Formats: sequence, structure tokens, C-alpha cells
Amino acid sequence: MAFTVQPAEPQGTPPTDGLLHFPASSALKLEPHLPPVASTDTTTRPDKPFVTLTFATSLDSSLSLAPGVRTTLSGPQSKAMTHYLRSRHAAILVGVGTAVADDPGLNCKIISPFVPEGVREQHPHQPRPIILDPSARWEVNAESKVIQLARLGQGLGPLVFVAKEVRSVPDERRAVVEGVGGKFVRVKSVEGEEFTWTDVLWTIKEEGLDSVMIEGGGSVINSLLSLEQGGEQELVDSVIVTIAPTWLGAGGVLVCPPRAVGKDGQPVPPVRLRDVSWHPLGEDVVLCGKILR
Ligand SMILES: NC(=O)C1=CN([C@@H]2O[C@H](COP(=O)(O)OP(=O)(O)OC[C@H]3O[C@@H](n4cnc5c(N)ncnc54)[C@H](O)[C@@H]3O)[C@@H](O)[C@H]2O)C=CC1
Ligand SMILES: Nc1nc(O)c(N)c(N[C@@H]2O[C@H](COP(=O)(O)O)[C@@H](O)[C@H]2O)n1
Repeated sequence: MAFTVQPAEPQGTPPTDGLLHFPASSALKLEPHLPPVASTDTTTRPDKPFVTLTFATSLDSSLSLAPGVRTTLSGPQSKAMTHYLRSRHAAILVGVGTAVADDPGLNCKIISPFVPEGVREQHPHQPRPIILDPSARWEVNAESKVIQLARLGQGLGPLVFVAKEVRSVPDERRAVVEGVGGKFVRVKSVEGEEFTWTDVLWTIKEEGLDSVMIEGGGSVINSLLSLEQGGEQELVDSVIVTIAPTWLGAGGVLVCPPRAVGKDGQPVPPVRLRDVSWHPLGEDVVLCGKILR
């Protein structure tokens, strides 16, 4: 598919339709870190989608002030960048801790500055929200933001991944989720608690979703990074982190995976990024890279 820069909106002009704006010049810099757009791409794996790990952090590695406290870290430009990422992924994944704490919308409020030739997009591309909720504790209801947005046509119905061992999901929750085109998906778990990331990603691929951005929260990011640290599985294709110029202080939800040790009990070299680039966006800086393997 050929892509061109859509010149309809001059860079820097705020949109008047409630949508966010991310300039094509900034978007181009992210391109090497994003899922391929061409369906003929041969680098994608059959067993998993393209995985982007992306979140916003403080200088002291906090995602939020405390568990359950929704905390704004991204400034307007990096928030627009996150929505650009949402426009470029088929799915967006968070843990149930985030769903409960933030009541997130998990939708996209940006029209890509790149559009296929001859096409003028009227609506943002929407990623499919995925909530990891092994024990079905998310009390999703008609007021949940993700449901409201899907009902308005401004987002998609969520896929809620619950453990096979969970006896049943309450009928009201099922009706709410299915009413907006979402569904509960059963995933094999270890003792009804954790899914393996291989199973999560395989299930996403089985749902026909070729790319996923994993946004958080702390438990999700740390468990994924600890696998990468172990070096046994290569699951994350791209890492895009917004760093905000603030310290949230002790007590926050931290990105801090357990230190990896080898079979001999000795520390193994820490995980590091390669192909790193830094992009100032407003007062924030966005770090892009790939996990060094
Ligand atoms: N600054 C940012 O970019 C973001 C910040 N956040 C913040 O993070 C905080 C929430 O983080 P946490 O409390 O750590 O919750 P979380 O969102 O990481 O969810 C944790 C839950 O997800 C499930 N889960 C995680 N890994 C799993 C696996 N491998 N298999 C099955 N289930 C799994 C478990 O039920 C676990 O209890 C909130 O305060 C939120 O505001 C969340 C996302 C992004
Ligand atoms: N990029 C980014 N910057 C921040 O400052 C944040 N707090 C987050 N959080 C993530 O975005 C979700 C909330 O936004 P929506 O309602 O979905 O638009 C939140 O749940 C986190 O996943 N991200």
C-alpha cells in the first residue's frame, strides 16, 4: 500500500473537530519502530502479533502516583503521539489493574497524517481493546468508558481475556461487552492466575489482530520485561517510552522488573535497547528502541 503525507491540515494548526493532531514530520521519525503497514510483509511471525511495549514514566520510573490513581504524565504532544500509536496498531492491551484504576477509553482520537493514496479518512482507525483479567474481577458495565465510546462508534468493543478455570462470567457483564461487539475470551492459565505471554499473544493472533501495543500497567510491563530479561523468549518488537520531567516520589507503580539471574544463580547482563533514538516532544522526551538480542 502506498502512503503519502496528507497535506490537508498545515502542521501546527490545532484541529477544530475535537481530534488530536500529530504532525507527519514527527510520525515519520517513529516509522522504523512501528508495525509494518504492507500486508505482504514477510517479517511478521505466524505465532504472534507485532508487539510494541509503550508507556509514560516519570524520572523515578513511576507510571502513577499509587496503585489505583490515574496520573497524567504525558504532555499534549506526547499524548498525541500515543494516539498516533493507537492509530497504527490493531489492538491495545492493559491489565485489569489499569482497567479498574483508570476506567480508560483505550480508543484513538487521531486521524493518521498518512493516508493511502486517493483516500481521505473521516474517522480515526480504532484499536481493539484487550483487558487481561484472569479472575474476571473487572466489573464492566454500561458506564465504563470503553463501553460508552464503543456505543458512540468512537472505539471498539473490548476483548476480555479470562482464565479457562473461571466458572462463569456474570450475565450482565457479558451482555454489556457483547452488546458493543466485544467478547470474553478464555485463555489457559497457570493455577487460574497468570497466562503465559506466549498464550496471550497467540490468542491475539488467533483473533486476527496483527499488532498490539501493550500500555501497562506495572504488573503487565514488569512481567513482560522479566521474560525478555531472561532472554528465553523474543516477544517484544519495539519499545516506545514517554519520559516526563517529573518525580512522582516513593509509593508509585514502578516499572522495575526483577533482576534476572542465570541457571547458576549469577546475575545475567541486564536488558538493553539497541537502535535507540530520542525525540523531544514538548517538555517530554520519547525514547524508541528494540530489545538487544
Ligand atoms: N503511565 C502509563 O503509561 C500507564 C500507567 N498505568 C497505571 O498503572 C497502574 C496499574 O498498574 P497495576 O496495578 O500493576 O495493574 P496492571 O494494569 O498491570 O494489571 C495487573 C493485573 O493484570 C493481570 N495480569 C498481569 N499480567 C498478567 C499475565 N501475564 N497473565 C494474566 N493476567 C495478568 C493480573 O490480573 C494483574 O493483577 C494504574 O495506576 C495506572 O494508572 C497503566 C498503564 C499505562
Ligand atoms: N501515554 C500515557 N501517558 C500518560 O500520562 C498516561 N497516564 C497514560 N496512561 C494510559 O492511558 C490510559 C488512559 O487514557 P485513555 O482514557 O485510554 O485515553 C490509561 O489507562 C493507561 O493505559 N498513557
